[in-house]
Amino acid sequence: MLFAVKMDVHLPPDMDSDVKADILAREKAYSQEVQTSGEWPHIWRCVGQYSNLSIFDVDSNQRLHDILSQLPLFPYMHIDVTPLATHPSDIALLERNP
Ligand SMILES: O=C(O)C[C@H]1C=CC(=O)O1
Repeated sequence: MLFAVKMDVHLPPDMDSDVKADILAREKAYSQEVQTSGEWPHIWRCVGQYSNLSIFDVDSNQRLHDILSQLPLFPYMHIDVTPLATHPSDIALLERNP
């Protein structure tokens, strides 16, 4: 199951710099672990925003929720999830099913 996920990060401006550095390091390590597993095949920075647009390829809604809720930045994010379906005009679909 494919999902587009937009994550907007809102860290408190007065967050302690060591706490912030620790959360960001853990976030990077965890996100790269999930990316390596194949369940998070794309992550893009949204230009001009502290946000990313990601694609997840997971087995269930519950699995996506588990991944997202374990992100160290989860308490500081607004997350928008869009389930994806194939588009009938997608030429890649034609190539896969001529
Ligand atoms: O910087 C971000 O977009 C937030 C977050 C998502 C993955 C990651 O490594 O950081």
